[in-house]
Amino acid sequence: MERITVNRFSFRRKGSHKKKDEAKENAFDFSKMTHLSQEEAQQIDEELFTEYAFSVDQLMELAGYSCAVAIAKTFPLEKMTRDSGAILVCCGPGNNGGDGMVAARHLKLFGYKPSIFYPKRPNKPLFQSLVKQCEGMDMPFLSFLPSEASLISDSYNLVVDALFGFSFKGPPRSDFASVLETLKNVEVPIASIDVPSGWDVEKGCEDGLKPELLISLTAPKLCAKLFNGKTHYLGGRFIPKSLAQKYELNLPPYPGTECVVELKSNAEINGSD
Ligand SMILES: NC(=O)C1=CN([C@@H]2O[C@H](COP(=O)(O)OP(=O)(O)OC[C@H]3O[C@@H](n4cnc5c(N)ncnc54)[C@H](O)[C@@H]3O)[C@@H](O)[C@H]2O)[C@H](O)CC1
Ligand SMILES: [K+]
Repeated sequence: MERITVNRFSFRRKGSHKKKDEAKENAFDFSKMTHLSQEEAQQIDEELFTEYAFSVDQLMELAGYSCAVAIAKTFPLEKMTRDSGAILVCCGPGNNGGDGMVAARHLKLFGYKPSIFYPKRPNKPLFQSLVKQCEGMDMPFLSFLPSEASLISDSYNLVVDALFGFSFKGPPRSDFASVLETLKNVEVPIASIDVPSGWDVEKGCEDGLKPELLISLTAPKLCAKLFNGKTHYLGGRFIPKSLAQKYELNLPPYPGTECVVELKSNAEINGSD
């Protein structure tokens, strides 16, 4: 820490913290960053709930909040042209969908205008409460997703993809296959939470969604090596040091008190940019 001494008193020089964080980030070797397999992601998740006694809603709040922050940094409200910041948040049946509703709630507080598509709702108090919170904050829930992608592109500035995360397996089953097909054709940017939905968590999907923003939670999954969108953030700043050490997580430091850190693009990492 850079210090200056005046008489007997020592002060931290203004801005030295920031410089130190930037230096640490710049020193990070992104080519050696951890990418988790599906099993590792699920094990870490499980350990957080058992060994560390976190509750799902605690981590979901932090995960969803970091997604909202990454979205707001990447797609500033003042640059949105359609219907004063209208965005569509598509939520799936698992915890990824829960992250989506938390993100929608924070985005609403940031001044955006989220609408939510949530076709398959688990019968659990956590998800029922999330729905109630969003309804109570005047966020409309769509009863169906327009099958014409152009209707979505005309009405919203951005689609938040919170359909599936690290537990997605196999080809999308019928009810979600058509949703993913529609989203593939939208012309506005897509921001994917944790994993681009429909992608194999490890192998990706060549003809799948092509999000412009990916927010990896805890650590990027193996499929993130194939992400070619413009912006990649890491969020979900809740991993205890001992757990990070156990799984040998090699991740860039979060700057200061930030809840997200921007990651280098694969093109930059591989030197093709
Ligand atoms: N530790 C963390 O990083 C945390 C991350 N969080 C978020 O939680 C998701 C993972 O949540 P999980 O409930 O385990 O699974 P998903 O949301 O990915 O989806 C499960 C859901 O999907 C159905 N499903 C699976 N495969 C298919 C398919 N081929 N077709 C149709 N449906 C499918 C399955 O039946 C389930 O209903 C993680 O990615 C983060 O976003 C937590 O919020 C906090 C901790
Ligand atoms: K997703």
